[in-house]
Amino acid sequence: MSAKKKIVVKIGSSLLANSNNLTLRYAFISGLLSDLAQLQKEGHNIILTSSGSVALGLNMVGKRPEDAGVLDKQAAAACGQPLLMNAYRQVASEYDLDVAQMLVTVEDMEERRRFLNIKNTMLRLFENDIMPIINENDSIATRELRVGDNDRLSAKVAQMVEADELIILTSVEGLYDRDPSDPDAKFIHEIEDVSEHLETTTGTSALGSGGMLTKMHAANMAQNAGVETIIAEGIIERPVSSVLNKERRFTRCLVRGETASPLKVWLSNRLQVSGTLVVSNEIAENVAKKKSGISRMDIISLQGDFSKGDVLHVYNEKGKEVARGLTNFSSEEIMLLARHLEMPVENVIGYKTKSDIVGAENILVLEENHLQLEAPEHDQKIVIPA
Ligand SMILES: Nc1ncnc2c1ncn2[C@@H]1O[C@H](COP(=O)(O)OP(=O)(O)O)[C@@H](O)[C@H]1O
Ligand SMILES: N[C@@H](CCC(=O)OP(=O)(O)O)C(=O)O
Repeated sequence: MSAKKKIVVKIGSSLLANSNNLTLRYAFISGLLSDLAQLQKEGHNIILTSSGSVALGLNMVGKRPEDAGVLDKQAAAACGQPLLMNAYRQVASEYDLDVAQMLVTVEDMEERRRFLNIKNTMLRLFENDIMPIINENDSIATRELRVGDNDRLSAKVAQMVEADELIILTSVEGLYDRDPSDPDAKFIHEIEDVSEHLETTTGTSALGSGGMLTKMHAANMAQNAGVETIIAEGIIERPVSSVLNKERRFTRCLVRGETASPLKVWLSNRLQVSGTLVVSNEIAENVAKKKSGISRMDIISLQGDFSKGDVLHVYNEKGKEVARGLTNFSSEEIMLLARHLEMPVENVIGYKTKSDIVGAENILVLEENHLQLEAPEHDQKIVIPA
């Protein structure tokens, strides 16, 4: 293993905690960190995305996984996260490995400036040979605004640092063509196009939250970002290097063709809808043919309270998401602009600026391999009078 790689390793709850008494699996952490310390010494840059805070904190809030509600889980995460980090720090010091904690929310990952800030912090940690350990900040994330599983979070991290590998360690050896509890289930060694596997089976282990479905969504996001994903069993001895050296079987999701620019990848891998625009089917087709940006004349309705620079999700009249792009105006400004089509932009908003609502250069046209998001129903919808 000579080439130096950037590797994101994701550890699921099922590996970190014993499902019966919800205590830490020290032997697993020890095997993992010994392996990662060695890889780091060989010059690889490693980021660990670790679940486990909820599972490890449940005893303190007196709940079992099956009867814990959202607030119990948020409280459990606040209790379990320091237990988890304490264990990581203690074990890491035995292997002379420095670790740091970063807790993020989906909003942090989906706001461009914060996303780049997180990236810069991680790169600075790399320069100091410190291994970042990332988790979602579950105790502050609201139900509507959370990733919920660390699979997709780890894919975002892999995309962020332009990783060479995303290695998702879990309780099974990889993806099967059906739930592995079925004795006829066949193992899938290699996947060329992850988007063909997004409808996979949904079963999870006792502590896991997303099962293979969110792992496939993560692999799809990674594939869009030009990152290879490996799904493998979290064994105790050399769980990561045994995969890198191909000493055992796992599922490998290959990198495909050319990768879009970092901005377009960031636009494609979104988990939450911020603002939305509805345009006519004809305009939607033009946008899809990459012929035009979106002007104020094109807007039928808009939803959400957004600012200049936020991401807008563009829908056609049938409710299909066709594109995403960065808006040049806030929602209030767009409403004014669309209601005063006869007035120059400058006169409506009081300063000179670009006239397209979303410029063609800042638009990502959604294709088959991009997961489309449904427009939220609860947001107030503003219809622009014709
Ligand atoms: N098609 C499938 N292939 C592999 N595993 C599957 C499949 N469908 C469901 N599973 C289940 O997914 C579980 C792994 O996911 P999960 O419990 O969420 O783990 P983690 O905590 O590692 O994220 C396994 O228990 C496995 O039985
Ligand atoms: N952020 C949560 C993890 C969410 C979760 O359960 O993820 P996973 O076990 O990877 O399916 C935690 O620390 O418990």
